[in-house]
Formats: sequence, C-alpha cells, structure tokens
Amino acid sequence: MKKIKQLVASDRWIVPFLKSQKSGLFWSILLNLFTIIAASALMFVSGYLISRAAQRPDNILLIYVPIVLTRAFGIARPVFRYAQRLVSHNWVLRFVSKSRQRLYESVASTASSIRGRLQTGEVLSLLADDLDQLQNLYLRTLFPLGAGLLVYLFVGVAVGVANWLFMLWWLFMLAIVMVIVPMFSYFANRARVHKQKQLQSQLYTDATDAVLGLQDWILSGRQKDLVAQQGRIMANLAKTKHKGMQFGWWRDFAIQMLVLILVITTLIWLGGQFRSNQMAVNFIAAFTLAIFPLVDNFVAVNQGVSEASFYEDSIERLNTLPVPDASHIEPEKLDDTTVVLNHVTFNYGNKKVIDQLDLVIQPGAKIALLGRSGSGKTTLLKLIAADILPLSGRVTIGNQSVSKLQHQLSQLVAVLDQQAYLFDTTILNNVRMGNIKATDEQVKMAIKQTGLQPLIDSLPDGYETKMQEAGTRFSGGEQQRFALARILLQDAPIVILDEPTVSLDPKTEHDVLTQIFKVLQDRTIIWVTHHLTGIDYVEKVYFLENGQFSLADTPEKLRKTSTHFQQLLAMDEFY
Ligand SMILES: Nc1ncnc2c1ncn2[C@@H]1O[C@H](COP(=O)(O)OP(=O)(O)OP(=O)(O)O)[C@@H](O)[C@H]1O
Repeated sequence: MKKIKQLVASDRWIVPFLKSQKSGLFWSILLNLFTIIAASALMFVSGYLISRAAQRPDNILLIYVPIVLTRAFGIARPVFRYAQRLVSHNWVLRFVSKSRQRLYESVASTASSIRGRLQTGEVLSLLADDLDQLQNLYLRTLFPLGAGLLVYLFVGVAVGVANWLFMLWWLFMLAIVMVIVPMFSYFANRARVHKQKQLQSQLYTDATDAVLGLQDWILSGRQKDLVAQQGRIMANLAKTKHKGMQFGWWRDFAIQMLVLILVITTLIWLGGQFRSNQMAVNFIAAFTLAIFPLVDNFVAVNQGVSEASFYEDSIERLNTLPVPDASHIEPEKLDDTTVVLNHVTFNYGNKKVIDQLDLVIQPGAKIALLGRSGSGKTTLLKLIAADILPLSGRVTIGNQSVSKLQHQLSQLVAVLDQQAYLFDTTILNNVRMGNIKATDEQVKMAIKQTGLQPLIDSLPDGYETKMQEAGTRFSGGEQQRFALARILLQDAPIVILDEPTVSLDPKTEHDVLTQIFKVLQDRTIIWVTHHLTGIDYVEKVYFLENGQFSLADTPEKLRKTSTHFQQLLAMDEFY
C-alpha cells in the first residue's frame, strides 16, 4: 500500500491525465452504472413477467406494461453498453496516443544516452507492453471499480428502503465480494504478476538480442540452442500465465458462490415477506433474478484489482524515463565551438576510466585519439557528445556545459562510427536524414562530394536505388561514404570519427579517409583510431593511458621522438 501511495505521489503518467480528462472518466463510469442498472432492471421485469404471466391477470395492463418495460430495458442495456464502450475506448485511445507520443519524445530526447541505460529490447518492451498495461488499468480496473462502488451505494439505498437489517446483510456480503476478495487476490497474485512481467520483459530483451546477433548464432551452428533458450522462457511464461488463470478461475468461482449465498438468503427473506403478506409473490422471482447481472461487475472489479500489480511495475518503469522538454524554443546558434574538457573524471562503477583529464580543441582543429583497447577513447567521445556525464570536472562547447546543450547537440556534433546505419529506402532518403530540409540538389551535391557519383551513374535507378536493410546493397566503403554524405548535409561544426574505416581494406581505408579529411576540412575533427593510415591529416595525436594523456604532439614530432609511435607506424606498414 505504501508503495502504491509513493507511486501515485511521484507519478507523471497516470494522475495528470486523470486530472485533465475528468469528464470522460465521469461519463464512462456513469454509463457503466446505467448498463448494470438496465441489465438488472431487465431481469427484474422479466422475472416479474414470468411469474405474473403464470397467474390469471385481473387486468391486461399488468402483463402489457412489463412486456413494454422488458423491451425498453432490453434495448437500453446494449445502448448504454455501446455508449459506455465508445466513451471509455475514446478516452483510453486518447491516453494511449498521448502517452506514446510522450514516450517517443522521452526516448528521443536522450536517444543516445538511453541506450547506455536500457537495452533495445527493454525500450521495445516499454513501448509495446507497458502502455498496453496502462490501457488495461483504465478499461479493466478503474472503470469497473468506479461503477462497482456506485452499484454498492445504489444497491445499499435500494435494499435499505425495504428493510435496513437486510440492507446491512447485503452491504456486508457486497463488502466481501468487492473489497475483501479483491484485496486478497491482489496480494495473493502479486508475486506471480511480478514474475510474469519479468519473464515478459526478459522475452523481449532476449528476443531482440537474439535477432541482432542472429548471424552469429547461425554461423556457430547453434540455432537449436537459440530456439531452446527462447522456448524455455516462453514455457516458463506460459506456466506462470496458466497459474494466474487457474487462480482467476477459483477467485471467480468463489465470487459466484458468495453471490449464490446472497441469492439464497434473498429468496428466504423474500419468502418470509410473502408469508407475512408484505410482498406480492411475483416480486420474489423479480428481485432474485435482478441480482445475477451484478455478478459481471463483481468479477470485473476482482479481475482488475488482482491485475493491479502489472500496472505498478509499468508505472514505475515509465516514471524512470527522462521528462521530455515541452518547450520547442529554437536553440541559439553557438558562435564559439571550442571543445574544452576541464579536470574531467569518469568512472564505470568503481573503475576509473578518465582521470582528471584536460583537453582544449580549437574550432577547425583535427586531432587523433590513440590508446590500447579499453583505455577509454570511446568513453571520452561519449563525454564530449553528452551521452554520459562526468563524475567531476566540466565538458563544454563554446563555454557552455554540453549537458545543457542537449537540444542543439545534433547541430553541433556529428558522429561517423564503425558502421553507420543505412535504411531500406532510397539513396536520396538515406542521405537526406542528415538534414531533412535539404533540397534534392543539396543531397546530390553532398553525394558527389564524397566521390559516389560514378557509383550512382552505374545504377539503373540512380539516386532512387533502394539500399536494402542495413544498406547491404553496398560495400563497406560505399556505405561509409553515404554516411559521410549525411554528415556533410548535417553541417555540424564538430565531427567525431569513431574508427570509421576499421572494417575496410587498406586501400579503401586510405581512400575513404582522404575523402573524409578533404570534405570536412573546415570542421573540427576528433578521430579515434588504432591505425596510423592517414595520421598526417591531423595536427595533433593524443595517447590515452590510465585515464590521462601519456603523449600529445604533432605526428611529425612523434615520428622522431616516440618509439611507441614508431612501432605503431611499423606495424601499420607491415599489415
Ligand atoms: N557501459 C559500460 N559499463 C561498464 N564498463 C564499461 C562500459 N563501457 C565501457 N566500459 C569499460 O570502460 C573501459 C573503457 O572503454 P572504452 O570503450 O572507452 O575503451 P576504448 O578505448 O574505446 O576501447 P576500444 O579501442 O576497444 O574501442 C573498458 O575497460 C570497458 O570495459
């Protein structure tokens, strides 16, 4: 209970929406109540009609009026139900559409850093699963619960008019059905629901991981192991779901038994009323039958409440996401694009990766970052791109902290990494991703600058050629050139190159690097590399070791003074 209170207090997804959409909620609950009343009234009039029709009527109206009422309630019930469905689904669809938009905005606002915190499968699970759960929170829990409470009050008053002692008995039985049983099933079901959610989330995460690494599973001939691994989670999930369904069956059975007790006691009480001549015999069947439609509502309330733990997890996960910034103010253009790292320290857990590091990169400078594998080069790039934040010290661009430049970082920093992603759409569309406002002519010019014109001319569909999934239609070198064309269009003054030519043969590597440094000559380039091919394009080389720069000089000087640099050059020439 404490946890639910905390959740409600800190919630940014459910409570604000409930507050802003009160009228829809009100109408949905009210129409739900009308549906239940119409269903009960239908049974009541039918019961009366059946028993009255068995007697000889003194007046035909005694039969005719109930027939008309049966028709009226028979029509009213589906009409109310239909209207309630329309209102509640409209309400819920609005919620889902707004929440999806918020979720995308939230994920997009920290697109790169979110990957550091969540796996792809988890993001999918958030998008696909958690919002669906919240949709059910309204449809299966809040709406029936609201209507259930109204029924409770309504029935209480209605029975109270006849006999207050019997009203107490009714309220007692209804309290068991609508409060005690739901509370019990909530707590009894909690651990199972939690497990089911965990398995569901694991299924998403593992399935996404498996799809991303499918080629390696196949190459290692372990397809069967993959199927078995996924199968185990699915079997476990199915078992948990089955147990949940069994639990639900027993719970519904218990509710029906309780209702049966209510029906029998009502019959006995009505029988007593009849003997003392206070009640017409025809009303015995009428009152008794009117109880049955209430069962649907009791079951719905119980089902919803016992599933409430599903929503707890979903709300908790959604609330851990960053708040998307609602303001759409165009960021100011930075005149100064000097990158400064001032006494920057960064740890992964207890492991110090960057240690009190200082670095100044002037606008238009070209630098290379070298260092053995795991020395922290990528971490340094992530700090500059604000994907991660330093433990201490400051990373600034133009004297402004990069964490505060989130909204304009894509205009300031472009990244070309080992494998740029190309989508299964035309060449023009793929390159235009760098700047969605670019004209066809600008896109074609960028492609031309990267030396791809001969390739385009050789394709029957030219710029309209589809790239196939992940750009597999083209070679590694061609793919990197297309990615470079994107960066040209993006027009960011700082370009990060994270081993962009690592998978290319030496000749292509040399050609692509020459092209990169040629077309990006007026931009700042921060280049992470293990190879020294093209090293003379940079003005300064930094060696990262133990979180600090162990060497920092021009390639020319390092050639003469650093044996380490000479060894690397020799190795490169050897390969
Ligand atoms: N998300 C993470 N969680 C924990 N440790 C990490 C994480 N990312 C990187 N590390 C660790 O931090 C250290 C630096 O990693 P980083 O990727 O920056 O090295 P690198 O110099 O770029 O390596 P490489 O040249 O192999 O790409 C490594 O020891 C790595 O294991």
